[in-house]
Amino acid sequence: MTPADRPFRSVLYIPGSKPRALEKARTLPVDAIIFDLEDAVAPDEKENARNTLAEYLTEGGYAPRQVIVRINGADTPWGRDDLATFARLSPDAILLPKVNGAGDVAAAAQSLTGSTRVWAMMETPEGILNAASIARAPAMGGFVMGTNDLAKDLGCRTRADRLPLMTALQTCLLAARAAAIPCIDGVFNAFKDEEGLRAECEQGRDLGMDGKTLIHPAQIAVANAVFAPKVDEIDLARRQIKAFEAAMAAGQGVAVLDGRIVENLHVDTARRTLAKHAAITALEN
Ligand SMILES: CC(C)(COP(=O)(O)OP(=O)(O)OC[C@H]1O[C@@H](n2cnc3c(N)ncnc32)[C@H](O)[C@@H]1OP(=O)(O)O)[C@@H](O)C(=O)NCCC(=O)NCCSC(=O)C[C@H](O)C(=O)O
Ligand SMILES: [Mg+2]
Repeated sequence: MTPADRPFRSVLYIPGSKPRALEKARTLPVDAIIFDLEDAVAPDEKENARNTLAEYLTEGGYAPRQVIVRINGADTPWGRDDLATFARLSPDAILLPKVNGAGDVAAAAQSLTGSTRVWAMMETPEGILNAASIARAPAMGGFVMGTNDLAKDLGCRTRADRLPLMTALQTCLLAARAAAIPCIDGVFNAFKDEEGLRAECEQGRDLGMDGKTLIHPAQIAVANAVFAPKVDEIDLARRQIKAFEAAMAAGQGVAVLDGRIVENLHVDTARRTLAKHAAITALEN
């Protein structure tokens, strides 16, 4: 599996202060985990959470899930020690909250070694306006949409169609795609509302998001299903490739399948669908 094919259908936040959840995470069928030291941890618990999480990550047991640690901001009393502690443990990524510009990413990247990447929470108006340069910052590995903070800063209303957030979601997607990094959608807060979650996942998938950030294990199955290629998409991809190869062999640059044209760009999409399906199958077996 290449880094570009790696699935991020389900990305679960786990508070670094909750040993029971940290334990349980080793068994959950998620593609990635965000071990959180920021908003899910109360100020009095910050140092305990850092120590607890460092012990769990040192012990390991989270592969093949991607391990992402969300540290506190550099402007807080905990950010610097969080970064120093977790840079040493070489997670797949360090996730920075409330990134406003590429400089925030470059500063954190200086502390990292090896293959650890910096991911950015895209959740402030200034950060959204700077999305293109943040996506191209040193060691940048991916975007996570912080729709709660963004809604707070925008002063917008919560709506099921997320209309007030659409410009920000699509701006970040454009920036992520231009820099060839993943973009993961924000959380759905009502964790007992499965149908609401499904609708929001479908909307994120329609937009082009790679997956959904989650807050509770009950949300995993829906995100895994919605962000995986469907049986009919896999079937269509295979048939498009076959039809295009047959057309090429016959000296034609375009094939026709089910009454629609198939060009090389459709074949690229078809190959990406099959690569994603193969990567998910490899992860699950
Ligand atoms: C929302 C919760 C507080 C609910 O917790 P709880 O009441 O304990 O749930 P359950 O009793 O239903 O839990 C059942 C079992 O599942 C485990 N569990 C629960 N949540 C998680 C989890 N996130 N990861 C792993 N395991 C989890 C419980 O331990 C139970 O296990 P067991 O006893 O062994 O059966 C809680 O779910 C929670 O704290 N969720 C995470 C909240 C969080 O991380 N928030 C911050 C991230 S969201 C954010 O900041 C977004 C962004 O920045 C923005 O701006 O939008
Ligand atoms: Mg936030």
